[in-house]
Amino acid sequence: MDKESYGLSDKQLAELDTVFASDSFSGKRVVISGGGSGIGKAAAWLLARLGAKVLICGRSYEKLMAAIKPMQEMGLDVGCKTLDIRNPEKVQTFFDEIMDELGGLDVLINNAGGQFPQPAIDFSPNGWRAVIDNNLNGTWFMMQAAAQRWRDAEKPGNIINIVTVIDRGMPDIAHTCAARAGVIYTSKTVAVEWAQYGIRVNCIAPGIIASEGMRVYPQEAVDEFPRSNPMQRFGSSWDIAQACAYLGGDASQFMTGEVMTLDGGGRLWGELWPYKKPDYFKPS
Ligand SMILES: CCCCCCCCCCC/C=C/C(=O)SCCNC(=O)CCNC(=O)[C@H](O)C(C)(C)COP(=O)(O)OP(=O)(O)OC[C@H]1O[C@@H](n2cnc3c(N)ncnc32)[C@H](O)[C@@H]1OP(=O)(O)O
Ligand SMILES: NC(=O)C1=CN([C@@H]2O[C@H](COP(=O)(O)OP(=O)(O)OC[C@H]3O[C@@H](n4cnc5c(N)ncnc54)[C@H](OP(=O)(O)O)[C@@H]3O)[C@@H](O)[C@H]2O)C=CC1
Repeated sequence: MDKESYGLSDKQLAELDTVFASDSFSGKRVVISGGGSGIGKAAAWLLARLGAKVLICGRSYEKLMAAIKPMQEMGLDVGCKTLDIRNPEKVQTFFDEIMDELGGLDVLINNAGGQFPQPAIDFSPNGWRAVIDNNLNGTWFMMQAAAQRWRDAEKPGNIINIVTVIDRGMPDIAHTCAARAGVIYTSKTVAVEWAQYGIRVNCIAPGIIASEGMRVYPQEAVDEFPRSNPMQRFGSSWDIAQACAYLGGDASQFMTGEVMTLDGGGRLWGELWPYKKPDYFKPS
């Protein structure tokens, strides 16, 4: 299938079934980084459909506006703001503004991120830095800024960090494996430190998801990806959105410091080198 067609349409996002009660997020205020596309957009649709007031952020204003328009036309309570999560000063200003505008915050979904595929031996210092900065530093700036405000206001909070499946590493994305390991172990640590403030912190590790994000990989690689799990298929952004609804809601209230993996069993199965394998993979 052509990778350009990956991702759910607004019509699908407006109509897909969910197991959650239609008012289960009523009164909750949710911020989703990278909500202008893919997994973040699916989570915005789902949580807004469940009654949340949602604010999405990302670097491209046009992308954010295009994402929220159909949601607003459906009467959903969704807004947007531009933000580069790598800029700690801008992140602080963003939280000052949204706390005012939303009247507080209940759930932060740190979904913004990504990487480029390259053999690690060829990473430039700047390429390495860009991926660490985007995925580890950016996510941390967001987590800390939210937690400081929850602590100061003596309000509970809930953080969900979207990472990736890193249990056995993954060839060609070593930089993101390093960054996501940092996010996972920071999350486990602050889940303990911040429990006293009523703040929960969990991660979701998606396997191969048929989102717009797949467009950064070569078509030949994308064709191979379904062979990386025993279900032999992609997951959907909706699967991850529903995991966000579980972790963002009261059903998971005793859960913190965990990583919820949705990868079709990929981490338990087979080899993980999906594309341009070394010669030793060739049958002798
Ligand atoms: C070949 C296929 C192998 C398959 C490997 C397995 C993959 C399985 C993956 C499945 C799991 C994960 C899936 C997903 O995450 S899907 C979501 C994907 N979406 C994205 O990744 C989008 C976000 N990505 C980005 O915005 C950028 O890539 C990034 C943030 C990482 C860089 O942004 P920035 O704006 O800072 O980048 P610059 O252009 O300023 O460049 C900074 C340095 O990085 C170097 N660079 C950038 N792109 C590449 C590239 N494609 N190849 C090599 N190097 C690259 C760039 O040259 C700069 O360094 P220099 O100054 O030294 O040149
Ligand atoms: N699809 C998959 O198979 C998997 C995805 N993931 C992760 O899930 C998350 C969502 O991915 P997906 O929806 O598939 O891909 P997308 O590329 O569609 O989503 C990434 C989003 O992050 C935003 N973003 C990137 N960098 C920044 C930044 N510095 N500041 C603010 N926003 C930023 C992008 O918007 P903009 O460019 O406008 O800023 C974009 O909307 C990512 O972290 C991804 O790595 C993990 C495992 C598997």
